[in-house]
Amino acid sequence: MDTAAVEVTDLVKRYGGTTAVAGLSFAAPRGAVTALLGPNGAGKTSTIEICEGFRRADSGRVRVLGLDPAADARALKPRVGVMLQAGGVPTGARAGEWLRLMAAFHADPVPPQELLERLGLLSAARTPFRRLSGGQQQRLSLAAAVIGRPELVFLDEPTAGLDPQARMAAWELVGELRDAGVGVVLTTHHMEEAERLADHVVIVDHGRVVADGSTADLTDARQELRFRADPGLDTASLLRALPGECDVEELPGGQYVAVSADPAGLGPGFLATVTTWCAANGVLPEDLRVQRRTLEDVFLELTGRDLRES
Ligand SMILES: Nc1ncnc2c1ncn2[C@@H]1O[C@H](COP(=O)(O)OP(=O)(O)OP(=O)(O)O)[C@@H](O)[C@H]1O
Repeated sequence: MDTAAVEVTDLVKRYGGTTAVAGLSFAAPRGAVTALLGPNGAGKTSTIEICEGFRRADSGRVRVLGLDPAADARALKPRVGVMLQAGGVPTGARAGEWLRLMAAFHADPVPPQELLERLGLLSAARTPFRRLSGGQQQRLSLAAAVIGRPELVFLDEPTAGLDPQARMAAWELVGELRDAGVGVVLTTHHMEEAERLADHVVIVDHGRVVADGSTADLTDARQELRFRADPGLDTASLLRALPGECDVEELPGGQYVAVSADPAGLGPGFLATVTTWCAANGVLPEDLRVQRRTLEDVFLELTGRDLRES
């Protein structure tokens, strides 16, 4: 039982001339939330659909609960919950009926009524799928993915298009699944969602993994000082002014980041040195702040692009 919930090694998927997944590897532990985070078109859906057994890989190895999702699809079906981006529910099916049907396929399902209530769908229980709002459709697909108490759930963009209240309800449900020992693999391009939900984040760009670890590992759990000014400041001069072992970097768009290797180093003295240097050099530092790095910052540093704009 020590195997990972999902193990993907050197996965490649091509569509004609487009290489959607270009040698991607990661492992998702059991009983934890793993987020595949990346911009639109990064290859997240292709990867997750191969893990779900819906698409064939061109090359590479995929193991889901130790099994091959293509060859062992029948054995995996009762053990794995799947929420597709496109819903996967017949358009005429009523929400409540659909969940009762899904429940009938499983030995010990979550009562449909309980899920309808949890996900705010009680009033829509008799509504056909095609007449549900986009957010209600999303929530119904989420309910269908978890109704069989699976060991592992795949959620493709689970909160895309949800309003803040429904998003919180979905996040709570995912947290409870994890607490109950269920492995969750989800895709998202919301770094806030990955930061809030995931124990383990795999950042994907152009079909490859560019970073992989816990949020704390990836953000280094360390503080940094950031400000905006004209591009081309003399960062070497600022670095010389700073105490101890430090680093100063200019990022695209006139963003500057200063960090100290000393965990206690980014205190009031550090901040005062930066503002004194700015004053002496006629620089007005805009949006000056001391913060922990976010996943957004990590993505920008690794790819030179903004996750929201890519
Ligand atoms: N069936 C298909 N036929 C042709 N190209 C495809 C197909 N599915 C995906 N692609 C292309 O493969 C690349 C990766 O797409 P994929 O959907 O896997 O990425 P993604 O990270 O999930 O993006 P999104 O968040 O937009 O779903 C994109 O360039 C996409 O246009």
